[in-house]
Amino acid sequence: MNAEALIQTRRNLHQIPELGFNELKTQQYLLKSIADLPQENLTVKTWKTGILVKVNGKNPSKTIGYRADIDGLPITEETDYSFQSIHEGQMHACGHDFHMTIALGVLERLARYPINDNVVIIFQPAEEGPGGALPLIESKLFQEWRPDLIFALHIAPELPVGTVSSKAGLLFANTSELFIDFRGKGGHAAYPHLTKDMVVAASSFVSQLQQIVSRRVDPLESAVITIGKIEGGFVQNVIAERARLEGTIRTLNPMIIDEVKQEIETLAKGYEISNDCIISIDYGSNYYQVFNDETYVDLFKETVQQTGVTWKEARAAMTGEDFGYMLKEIPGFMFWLGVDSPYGLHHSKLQPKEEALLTGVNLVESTIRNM
Ligand SMILES: CC(=O)N[C@@H](CCC[C@H](N)C(=O)O)C(=O)O
Repeated sequence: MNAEALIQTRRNLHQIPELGFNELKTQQYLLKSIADLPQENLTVKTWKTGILVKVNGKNPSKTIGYRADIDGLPITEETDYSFQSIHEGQMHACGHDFHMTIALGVLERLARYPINDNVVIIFQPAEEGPGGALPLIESKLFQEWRPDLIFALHIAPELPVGTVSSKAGLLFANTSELFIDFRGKGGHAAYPHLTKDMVVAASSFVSQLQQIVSRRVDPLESAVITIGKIEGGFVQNVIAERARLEGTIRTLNPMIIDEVKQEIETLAKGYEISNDCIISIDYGSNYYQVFNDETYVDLFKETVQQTGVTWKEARAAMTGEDFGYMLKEIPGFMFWLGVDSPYGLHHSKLQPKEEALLTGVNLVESTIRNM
């Protein structure tokens, strides 16, 4: 695919974002694009809403894995694109349209000019949640085609096009989703003393959560608790009998995330007594940290230099990625690809620069050929 074809593919995928394990149109689009490639060296298999494509090597001694995630987010798009999402309330606001397009571009080149080793290109569903990597690793198909090394990229809105960034060791955090439900006695807005107001309980709980970070976690460690959504009650003059908080916990140390959860549970027990209510906590999906293999990062750095791309040493980030589970099992790495957007990841106006698509394809292809 030339630059124009990559851009068109990205725009087509951008229009059809779908949430985790519902990526049916996306899967059909990808399967159709893969079917249009020369098939002699390819074996294509689906796994749930994802796809794995094996490019059979000419004289294989190992299998190289490359993973792209394919799901969108429940965000209403606010870009001024002419090719906005046609799925109300859903958007590729984390760059997975870029990730898929780059993987397709690389696949096309490998299908035409295979390398000696086998390459498995993985189109993985549900990265944003509930997590596709872990069940995929456990699948028979993945075990059969299990790569000996694996890598992936993530777009970086804050980096210019032509720049990549990564580091050996810890790159992304340990994460856990967080859902907290409050149930108490509601009633008339004019008689608060006869009720247990769950909006008041939940909103003060949000502030107390921040004190877990500032007062309970060792200051030499790091933790983030973000509540991204609050809901409760149903009308302005009724005291709410229920409220719900939805958020996420992030830590750089896998042990600290368990400590934070313990502190949240202790806090909830106290709140149940003081607010005469029932609190239930659900941790949803949990992702293991992204930990890069030093040898492969060094090899990648060499390729970056050879291809004229600018290298920037990364700092660890509090972002999460279920690709961490793949790196727990298989050595490899993840890197950031500069796409220069004024709005960041998970923003309704994210507008990555499309020139980065070709940079991504060239770099990933060269990396695979150098491994
Ligand atoms: C790269 C990125 O933005 N990943 C997501 C992963 C979300 C995991 C899960 N749904 C959670 O919120 O804990 C991120 O938000 O970092």
